[in-house]
Amino acid sequence: MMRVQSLSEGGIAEVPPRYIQPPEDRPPIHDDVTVIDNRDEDNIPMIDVFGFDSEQRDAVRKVIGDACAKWGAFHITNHGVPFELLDQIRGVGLSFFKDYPVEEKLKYACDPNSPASQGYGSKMLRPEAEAETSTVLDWRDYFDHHTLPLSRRDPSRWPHFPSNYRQVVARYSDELKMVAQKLLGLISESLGLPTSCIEDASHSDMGAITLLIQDHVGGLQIFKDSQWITVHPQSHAILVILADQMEIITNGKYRSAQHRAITNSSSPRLSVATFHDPAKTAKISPASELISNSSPPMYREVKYGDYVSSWYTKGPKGKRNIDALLVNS
Ligand SMILES: O=C(O)CCC(=O)C(=O)O
Ligand SMILES: [Fe+2]
Repeated sequence: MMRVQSLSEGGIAEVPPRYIQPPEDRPPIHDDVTVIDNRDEDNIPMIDVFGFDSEQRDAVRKVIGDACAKWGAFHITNHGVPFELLDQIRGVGLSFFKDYPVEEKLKYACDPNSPASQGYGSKMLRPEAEAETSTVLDWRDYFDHHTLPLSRRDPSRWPHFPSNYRQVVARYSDELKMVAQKLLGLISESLGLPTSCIEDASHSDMGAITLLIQDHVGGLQIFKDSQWITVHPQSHAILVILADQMEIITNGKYRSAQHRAITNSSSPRLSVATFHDPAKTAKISPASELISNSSPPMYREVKYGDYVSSWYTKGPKGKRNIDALLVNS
Protein backbone atom coordinates (compact mmCIF):
# COMPACT_ATOMS: atom_id res chain seq x y z
CA MET A 1 0.00 0.00 0.00
CA MET A 2 1.37 3.37 -1.02
CA ARG A 3 1.83 6.30 1.31
CA VAL A 4 2.93 9.80 0.32
CA GLN A 5 5.76 9.61 2.85
CA SER A 6 7.27 6.62 1.01
CA LEU A 7 7.10 8.51 -2.27
CA SER A 8 8.57 11.64 -0.75
CA GLU A 9 11.46 9.85 0.94
CA GLY A 10 12.03 7.41 -1.90
CA GLY A 11 14.44 9.66 -3.75
CA ILE A 12 12.18 10.67 -6.61
CA ALA A 13 13.26 13.81 -8.45
CA GLU A 14 9.77 15.10 -9.11
CA VAL A 15 6.32 14.90 -7.62
CA PRO A 16 4.29 12.38 -9.67
CA PRO A 17 1.75 14.09 -11.97
CA ARG A 18 -1.18 12.50 -10.11
CA TYR A 19 -0.46 14.79 -7.16
CA ILE A 20 -0.12 18.05 -9.10
CA GLN A 21 -3.05 20.43 -9.11
CA PRO A 22 -4.08 22.10 -12.39
CA PRO A 23 -2.55 25.58 -12.83
CA GLU A 24 -5.77 27.41 -11.89
CA ASP A 25 -5.78 25.72 -8.48
CA ARG A 26 -2.15 26.46 -7.67
CA PRO A 27 -0.85 29.39 -5.66
CA PRO A 28 1.60 31.77 -7.39
CA ILE A 29 5.25 30.95 -6.79
CA HIS A 30 7.55 33.48 -5.08
CA ASP A 31 11.24 32.67 -4.59
CA ASP A 32 10.60 28.95 -4.61
CA VAL A 33 8.41 29.25 -1.51
CA THR A 34 4.80 28.84 -2.46
CA VAL A 35 3.30 31.01 0.24
CA ILE A 36 1.19 34.04 -0.50
CA ASP A 37 1.66 36.60 2.19
CA ASN A 38 -0.89 39.13 3.15
CA ARG A 39 -0.93 42.27 5.18
CA ASP A 40 -1.89 41.98 8.82
CA GLU A 41 -5.14 43.87 8.42
CA ASP A 42 -6.28 41.30 5.87
CA ASN A 43 -5.52 38.43 8.16
CA ILE A 44 -8.05 36.23 9.74
CA PRO A 45 -9.55 37.55 13.01
CA MET A 46 -7.87 36.70 16.31
CA ILE A 47 -10.53 36.55 19.01
CA ASP A 48 -9.84 36.50 22.74
CA VAL A 49 -12.66 34.43 24.27
CA PHE A 50 -11.53 35.27 27.83
CA GLY A 51 -11.81 31.68 29.00
CA PHE A 52 -15.52 31.79 28.04
CA ASP A 53 -16.06 34.03 31.06
CA SER A 54 -19.75 34.94 31.43
CA GLU A 55 -18.90 38.59 32.18
CA GLN A 56 -17.42 38.92 28.70
CA ARG A 57 -20.09 36.91 26.93
CA ASP A 58 -21.92 39.78 25.22
CA ALA A 59 -18.78 41.27 23.77
CA VAL A 60 -17.30 37.93 22.69
CA ARG A 61 -20.56 36.86 21.05
CA LYS A 62 -20.58 40.03 18.98
CA VAL A 63 -17.05 39.63 17.60
CA ILE A 64 -17.60 35.94 16.93
CA GLY A 65 -20.80 36.74 15.02
CA ASP A 66 -18.95 39.28 12.88
CA ALA A 67 -16.15 36.83 12.15
CA CYS A 68 -18.64 34.07 11.24
CA ALA A 69 -20.46 36.35 8.80
CA LYS A 70 -17.37 37.86 7.17
CA TRP A 71 -14.87 35.02 7.30
CA GLY A 72 -16.35 31.70 8.33
CA ALA A 73 -13.08 31.16 10.16
CA PHE A 74 -11.16 32.79 13.01
CA HIS A 75 -8.48 32.11 15.59
CA ILE A 76 -9.36 31.98 19.28
CA THR A 77 -7.08 32.57 22.26
CA ASN A 78 -7.69 32.06 26.00
CA HIS A 79 -9.73 29.00 25.04
CA GLY A 80 -8.75 27.08 28.16
CA VAL A 81 -6.92 24.22 26.43
CA PRO A 82 -3.50 23.94 28.09
CA PHE A 83 -0.66 25.01 25.75
CA GLU A 84 1.24 21.97 26.84
CA LEU A 85 -1.55 19.76 25.45
CA LEU A 86 -1.47 21.58 22.08
CA ASP A 87 2.27 20.95 21.95
CA GLN A 88 1.83 17.32 23.01
CA ILE A 89 -0.70 16.51 20.30
CA ARG A 90 1.54 18.09 17.65
CA GLY A 91 4.48 16.23 19.20
CA VAL A 92 2.93 12.76 19.14
CA GLY A 93 1.51 13.36 15.67
CA LEU A 94 4.82 14.45 14.24
CA SER A 95 6.65 11.62 15.97
CA PHE A 96 4.23 9.02 14.57
CA PHE A 97 4.80 10.20 11.01
CA LYS A 98 8.52 10.94 11.30
CA ASP A 99 10.07 8.46 13.73
CA TYR A 100 8.56 5.10 12.76
CA PRO A 101 8.83 2.90 9.66
CA VAL A 102 5.94 2.90 7.22
CA GLU A 103 5.55 -0.91 7.66
CA GLU A 104 4.85 -0.43 11.38
CA LYS A 105 2.34 2.31 10.67
CA LEU A 106 0.58 0.24 8.03
CA LYS A 107 -0.56 -2.08 10.84
CA TYR A 108 -2.99 0.77 11.55
CA ALA A 109 -3.96 1.29 7.89
CA CYS A 110 -7.48 2.53 7.27
CA ASP A 111 -9.81 0.56 5.04
CA PRO A 112 -9.40 2.09 1.57
CA ASN A 113 -12.83 0.82 0.54
CA SER A 114 -14.89 2.62 3.14
CA PRO A 115 -15.09 6.41 3.39
CA ALA A 116 -13.86 8.10 6.59
CA SER A 117 -12.57 4.82 7.93
CA GLN A 118 -10.40 5.11 11.00
CA GLY A 119 -6.63 4.76 10.62
CA TYR A 120 -3.47 5.60 8.69
CA GLY A 121 -4.09 6.55 5.11
CA SER A 122 -3.58 8.74 2.11
CA LYS A 123 -6.11 9.51 -0.56
CA MET A 124 -6.26 6.75 -3.09
CA LEU A 125 -8.18 6.30 -6.30
CA ARG A 126 -11.14 4.02 -6.59
CA PRO A 127 -10.67 1.64 -9.52
CA GLU A 128 -13.27 3.50 -11.60
CA ALA A 129 -11.40 6.79 -11.08
CA GLU A 130 -8.01 5.38 -12.12
CA ALA A 131 -8.71 6.07 -15.76
CA GLU A 132 -9.92 9.59 -15.09
CA THR A 133 -6.78 11.64 -15.46
CA SER A 134 -8.33 14.77 -13.99
CA THR A 135 -8.45 13.31 -10.47
CA VAL A 136 -5.68 14.82 -8.34
CA LEU A 137 -4.45 13.17 -5.14
CA ASP A 138 -3.44 14.99 -1.96
CA TRP A 139 0.26 15.20 -1.20
CA ARG A 140 -0.22 14.11 2.39
CA ASP A 141 -0.75 11.17 4.72
CA TYR A 142 -3.19 11.28 7.61
CA PHE A 143 -4.41 9.38 10.61
CA ASP A 144 -8.16 9.50 11.18
CA HIS A 145 -9.35 8.83 14.75
CA HIS A 146 -12.88 8.23 15.92
CA THR A 147 -12.92 9.72 19.40
CA LEU A 148 -16.48 10.70 20.33
CA PRO A 149 -19.08 9.71 21.30
CA LEU A 150 -17.29 7.37 23.67
CA SER A 151 -19.22 4.42 22.23
CA ARG A 152 -17.19 4.88 19.04
CA ARG A 153 -13.86 5.28 20.83
CA ASP A 154 -11.54 2.31 20.54
CA PRO A 155 -7.99 3.38 21.41
CA SER A 156 -6.64 -0.01 20.35
CA ARG A 157 -7.17 1.29 16.79
CA TRP A 158 -4.85 4.23 17.50
CA PRO A 159 -1.05 4.00 17.32
CA HIS A 160 0.77 2.65 20.37
CA PHE A 161 3.85 4.66 19.42
CA PRO A 162 5.11 7.04 20.69
CA SER A 163 4.12 5.60 24.06
CA ASN A 164 1.88 8.49 25.15
CA TYR A 165 0.04 8.74 21.81
CA ARG A 166 -3.30 7.23 22.88
CA GLN A 167 -3.46 9.10 26.14
CA VAL A 168 -2.75 12.44 24.45
CA VAL A 169 -5.34 11.87 21.70
CA ALA A 170 -8.04 10.98 24.25
CA ARG A 171 -7.30 14.02 26.39
CA TYR A 172 -7.08 16.34 23.38
CA SER A 173 -10.42 15.23 21.94
CA ASP A 174 -12.16 15.61 25.32
CA GLU A 175 -10.82 19.15 25.73
CA LEU A 176 -11.64 20.17 22.17
CA LYS A 177 -15.17 18.87 22.50
CA MET A 178 -15.73 21.28 25.37
CA VAL A 179 -14.37 24.17 23.32
CA ALA A 180 -16.59 23.23 20.37
CA GLN A 181 -19.69 23.11 22.56
CA LYS A 182 -18.98 26.50 24.07
CA LEU A 183 -18.37 27.99 20.63
CA LEU A 184 -21.56 26.51 19.20
CA GLY A 185 -23.51 28.05 22.07
CA LEU A 186 -22.00 31.47 21.39
CA ILE A 187 -22.54 31.16 17.64
CA SER A 188 -26.22 30.22 18.15
CA GLU A 189 -26.78 33.12 20.50
CA SER A 190 -25.07 35.54 18.15
CA LEU A 191 -27.95 34.94 15.71
CA GLY A 192 -30.58 35.25 18.42
CA LEU A 193 -31.11 31.49 18.45
CA PRO A 194 -31.41 29.54 21.70
CA THR A 195 -27.99 28.53 23.08
CA SER A 196 -28.70 24.89 22.42
CA CYS A 197 -30.19 25.33 18.96
CA ILE A 198 -27.31 24.05 16.94
CA GLU A 199 -26.67 21.22 19.36
CA ASP A 200 -30.30 20.15 19.25
CA ALA A 201 -30.41 20.30 15.51
CA SER A 202 -27.44 18.00 15.43
CA HIS A 203 -28.97 15.61 17.88
CA SER A 204 -25.54 14.41 18.91
CA ASP A 205 -23.33 16.75 20.84
CA MET A 206 -22.16 18.77 17.94
CA GLY A 207 -23.09 21.06 15.11
CA ALA A 208 -20.56 21.31 12.37
CA ILE A 209 -17.30 23.02 13.02
CA THR A 210 -13.66 22.10 12.60
CA LEU A 211 -11.06 23.10 15.18
CA LEU A 212 -7.57 23.03 13.73
CA ILE A 213 -4.04 23.63 14.89
CA GLN A 214 -1.02 23.59 12.61
CA ASP A 215 2.70 23.47 13.28
CA HIS A 216 5.18 26.28 12.61
CA VAL A 217 5.57 25.39 8.90
CA GLY A 218 2.22 26.78 7.81
CA GLY A 219 0.54 26.53 4.43
CA LEU A 220 -3.15 26.70 5.30
CA GLN A 221 -5.19 29.20 3.30
CA ILE A 222 -8.77 30.43 3.52
CA PHE A 223 -10.69 31.71 0.53
CA LYS A 224 -12.31 35.07 1.13
CA ASP A 225 -13.61 37.73 -1.26
CA SER A 226 -12.14 35.88 -4.25
CA GLN A 227 -8.66 35.54 -2.87
CA TRP A 228 -6.67 33.01 -0.90
CA ILE A 229 -5.52 34.32 2.48
CA THR A 230 -2.66 32.57 4.28
CA VAL A 231 -3.46 31.61 7.84
CA HIS A 232 -0.23 32.30 9.69
CA PRO A 233 0.57 29.63 12.27
CA GLN A 234 -0.24 30.76 15.81
CA SER A 235 1.17 28.12 18.11
CA HIS A 236 -1.23 28.65 21.02
CA ALA A 237 -4.38 29.74 19.23
CA ILE A 238 -7.00 27.38 17.83
CA LEU A 239 -8.39 27.95 14.34
CA VAL A 240 -12.17 27.65 14.09
CA ILE A 241 -13.54 26.81 10.63
CA LEU A 242 -17.29 26.78 10.06
CA ALA A 243 -18.40 23.80 8.01
CA ASP A 244 -21.29 23.25 5.63
CA GLN A 245 -23.96 22.22 8.14
CA MET A 246 -23.48 25.54 9.91
CA GLU A 247 -24.12 27.42 6.69
CA ILE A 248 -27.32 25.44 6.19
CA ILE A 249 -28.59 25.88 9.77
CA THR A 250 -27.88 29.62 9.71
CA ASN A 251 -29.56 29.86 6.29
CA GLY A 252 -26.41 31.30 4.78
CA LYS A 253 -26.02 34.08 7.39
CA TYR A 254 -22.78 32.40 8.38
CA ARG A 255 -20.65 30.83 5.70
CA SER A 256 -18.58 27.72 5.66
CA ALA A 257 -15.02 28.62 4.84
CA GLN A 258 -13.40 27.14 1.78
CA HIS A 259 -9.81 26.25 2.62
CA ARG A 260 -6.77 24.42 1.32
CA ALA A 261 -3.25 23.56 2.41
CA ILE A 262 -0.28 24.20 0.16
CA THR A 263 2.96 22.26 0.24
CA ASN A 264 6.51 23.52 0.01
CA SER A 265 9.73 21.96 -1.24
CA SER A 266 11.67 22.07 2.03
CA SER A 267 9.70 21.13 5.13
CA PRO A 268 7.07 18.56 5.97
CA ARG A 269 4.05 20.09 7.66
CA LEU A 270 1.68 18.81 10.35
CA SER A 271 -1.83 19.88 11.25
CA VAL A 272 -4.34 18.40 13.69
CA ALA A 273 -8.01 18.90 12.88
CA THR A 274 -10.96 17.85 15.03
CA PHE A 275 -14.27 17.59 13.21
CA HIS A 276 -17.44 18.17 15.24
CA ASP A 277 -20.29 16.71 13.26
CA PRO A 278 -24.00 16.05 13.64
CA ALA A 279 -25.25 12.48 14.06
CA LYS A 280 -25.63 10.68 10.74
CA THR A 281 -29.40 10.48 11.35
CA ALA A 282 -29.83 14.19 12.11
CA LYS A 283 -31.93 16.20 9.68
CA ILE A 284 -30.29 19.52 8.95
CA SER A 285 -32.25 22.51 7.66
CA PRO A 286 -32.28 26.28 8.11
CA ALA A 287 -33.38 27.27 11.65
CA SER A 288 -37.03 28.34 11.59
CA GLU A 289 -36.16 31.49 13.58
CA LEU A 290 -34.07 32.68 10.64
CA ILE A 291 -36.76 32.15 8.02
CA SER A 292 -39.20 34.88 7.02
CA ASN A 293 -40.82 36.29 3.90
CA SER A 294 -37.82 38.46 3.29
CA SER A 295 -35.43 35.63 4.15
CA PRO A 296 -36.80 32.44 2.58
CA PRO A 297 -34.95 29.14 3.09
CA MET A 298 -31.78 29.02 0.99
CA TYR A 299 -31.10 25.31 1.48
CA ARG A 300 -33.21 22.18 1.37
CA GLU A 301 -33.28 19.83 4.33
CA VAL A 302 -30.73 17.04 4.25
CA LYS A 303 -30.02 14.03 6.42
CA TYR A 304 -26.44 14.48 7.56
CA GLY A 305 -25.54 10.88 6.67
CA ASP A 306 -26.68 11.45 3.09
CA TYR A 307 -24.65 14.63 2.92
CA VAL A 308 -21.55 12.72 4.02
CA SER A 309 -22.11 10.05 1.36
CA SER A 310 -22.47 12.61 -1.40
CA TRP A 311 -19.33 14.42 -0.19
CA TYR A 312 -17.28 11.26 -0.50
CA THR A 313 -18.70 10.47 -3.91
CA LYS A 314 -17.96 13.86 -5.39
CA GLY A 315 -14.88 14.79 -3.40
CA PRO A 316 -14.26 18.03 -1.56
CA LYS A 317 -13.80 20.30 -4.56
CA GLY A 318 -14.90 23.85 -3.98
CA LYS A 319 -18.41 24.21 -2.61
CA ARG A 320 -20.10 21.89 -5.02
CA ASN A 321 -21.63 19.76 -2.31
CA ILE A 322 -23.53 22.42 -0.43
CA ASP A 323 -24.53 24.13 -3.68
CA ALA A 324 -26.43 20.99 -4.59
CA LEU A 325 -28.85 21.81 -1.75
CA LEU A 326 -29.58 25.37 -2.83
CA VAL A 327 -33.31 25.96 -3.19
CA ASN A 328 -32.70 28.11 -6.27
CA SER A 329 -30.37 25.80 -8.11
O1 LIG B 1 -3.77 20.53 6.19
C1 LIG B 1 -4.58 21.25 6.74
O2 LIG B 1 -4.27 22.00 7.67
C2 LIG B 1 -6.01 21.23 6.30
C3 LIG B 1 -6.66 19.94 6.66
C4 LIG B 1 -8.10 19.94 6.29
O3 LIG B 1 -8.62 20.90 5.82
C5 LIG B 1 -8.91 18.74 6.50
O4 LIG B 1 -8.35 17.70 6.87
O5 LIG B 1 -10.12 18.82 6.28
FE1 LIG C 1 -10.71 20.72 5.71
